[in-house]
Amino acid sequence: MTNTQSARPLFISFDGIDGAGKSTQRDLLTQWLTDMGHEVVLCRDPGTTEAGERIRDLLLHRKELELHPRTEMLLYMAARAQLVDDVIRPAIASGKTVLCDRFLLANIAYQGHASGIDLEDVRSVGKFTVDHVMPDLTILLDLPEDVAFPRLGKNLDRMEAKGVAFMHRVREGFLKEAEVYPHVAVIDATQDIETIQSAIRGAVSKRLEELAK
Ligand SMILES: Nc1ncnc2c1ncn2[C@@H]1O[C@H](COP(=O)(O)OP(=O)(O)O)[C@@H](O)[C@H]1O
Ligand SMILES: Cc1cn([C@H]2C[C@H](O)[C@@H](COP(=O)(O)OP(=O)(O)O)O2)c(=O)[nH]c1=O
Repeated sequence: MTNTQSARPLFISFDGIDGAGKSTQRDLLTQWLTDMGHEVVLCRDPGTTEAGERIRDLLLHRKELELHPRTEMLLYMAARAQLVDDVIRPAIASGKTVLCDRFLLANIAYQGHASGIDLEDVRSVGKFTVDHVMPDLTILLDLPEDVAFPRLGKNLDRMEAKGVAFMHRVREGFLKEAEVYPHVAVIDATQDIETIQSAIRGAVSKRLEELAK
C-alpha cells in the first residue's frame, strides 16, 4: 500500500453495547492512523457540537424527565443531524479522517431492536438525518452483556439503567443489523485490548484496500 493510499481519509464509527471498550479502542486506533499520516478528528454521537452535548445531557443524565421511545429516537437523530452538518461533513470535505464513538447503527439497535420502534421508521428517519453521510467502516465490538455490564460502575446513565436484559436485546439487534448495514466489521471484544486492536487495524487496512481499488 502506498502512503497516499494508506492516508486516504476515512469515516469510521465504533459501536457495541455499553462497556464494550469503544473509547479504549478508538484512542489506540487514533495513534495508529496518525502515525500513518491521517489527520484525525474525534467525535461522539450524541454530542460533540454544543447543541448535541445539550441533547446528550438530556438523553442520558436527566433521568427525572420521562421520554417516550419516539421522543428519544428523534432526539438522538437531532443530535446526529447537527453533528453531521457541523463536524463530520466538513471534516471529510477537508480530507480529514473521522473516528466517531457511535452513529446511526446505535439508533437502530437501541431504539429499534431493543426499545421496539419500527425498524423501517428508524431507517427512514435515519436516512433523512445523515443526508448521505455514512461511515466507510463501522467497528462493531461484540461481547456478552454479562461481561460488559460489570465494567460500567455504579453511576448508570438512562440507557445503562435499562439493565442487562435490555443490553441483551441491543446486542442481538447489533448482530442482526451487521448483516444488512453497510461495511460492518464484527470484532470479538471478549479478547484482550491488544488483540482487539490488531483485529480492528486489520479491518481498517482491508477497507482502505477496497476503497483504493
Ligand atoms: N478488552 C478489554 N478487556 C477488559 N477490560 C476492558 C477491555 N477494553 C476496555 N476495558 C475496560 O472496560 C471499561 C469500559 O471501556 P470503554 O473503552 O470506556 O468502553 P465504552 O467506551 O464502550 O463504554 C474501562 O474500564 C476499560 O478499561
Ligand atoms: C447514538 C446513540 C446512542 N445511544 C445510547 C447508547 C449509550 O447507552 C449512550 C451513549 O453512551 P456511550 O457512547 O456509550 O458513552 P459513554 O461511554 O460515555 O457512556 O447512548 C442510543 O440509545 N441511541 C443512539 O442513537
